[in-house]
Amino acid sequence: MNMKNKSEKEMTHFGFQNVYKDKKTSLVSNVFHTVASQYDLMNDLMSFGIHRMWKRFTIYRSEVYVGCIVLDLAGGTGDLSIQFSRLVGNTGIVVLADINDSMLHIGQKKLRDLGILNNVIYIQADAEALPFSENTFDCVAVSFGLRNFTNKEQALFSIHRVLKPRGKLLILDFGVPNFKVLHKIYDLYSFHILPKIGKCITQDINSYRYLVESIRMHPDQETLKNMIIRTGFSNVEYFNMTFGIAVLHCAYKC
Ligand SMILES: C[S@@+](CC[C@H](N)C(=O)[O-])C[C@H]1O[C@@H](n2cnc3c(N)ncnc32)[C@H](O)[C@@H]1O
Repeated sequence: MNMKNKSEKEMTHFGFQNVYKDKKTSLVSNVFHTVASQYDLMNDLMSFGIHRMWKRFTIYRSEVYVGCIVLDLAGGTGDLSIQFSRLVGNTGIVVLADINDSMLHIGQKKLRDLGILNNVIYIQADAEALPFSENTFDCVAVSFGLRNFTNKEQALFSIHRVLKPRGKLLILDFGVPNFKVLHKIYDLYSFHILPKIGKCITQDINSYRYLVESIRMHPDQETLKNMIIRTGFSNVEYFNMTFGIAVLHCAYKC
């Protein structure tokens, strides 16, 4: 292999920048350390609260019931874990896992303040090398996490390993919107207004620039569906929400 090919193989994208694969995880970590304390507020502001509806739909499709064991992967401040903890009840368990301890601490405090004490455990873990035995979870959900992973396929293989046979995968993330007319307004909002809102609230424009760019670099609905199939899942389907701005992919371990 010549040097050029070798270094191309070692590169990935961080937003619109090309970076070495072994640097991306720490760059993403820095983003979430920076935004953690204002993450929930910013989610509501940037999406006008609509992310709550997208997450509610994700929970609705989860088929999680009392006694289930659920992994909220890249769970951050725990929005999905709150809902899952209610569904699984006292006999089930929710594992809120995230690579970033700042996000995990905010999530843990939020859930404890809500009185959720008994059925959620918190684990710092990398989605690409999950520290759980195979066939552990009835459901694994990744909400707005996948596009931040360095190697998405590796993470999907890792999820496949820890899911029980017939266990359910849920991936909620941004998609490619199916409106043409509103595209310019969406671009204007994403690239010009949204980073400025980020700057006003957090004094940090770069993290929000990365978040917008990472959305544009994320695979479209069909490409992600094929990636999920390639990593061993079956019955893959997806649901566009808000004109495809957000997408929920659902699948099962065979
Ligand atoms: C946009 S936040 C989503 C948080 C939450 N799931 C939600 O929907 O609000 C993305 C999360 O992915 C986490 N993350 C990024 N790379 C990760 C990895 N390799 N493994 C686990 N978590 C990761 C970040 O630390 C961050 O908390």
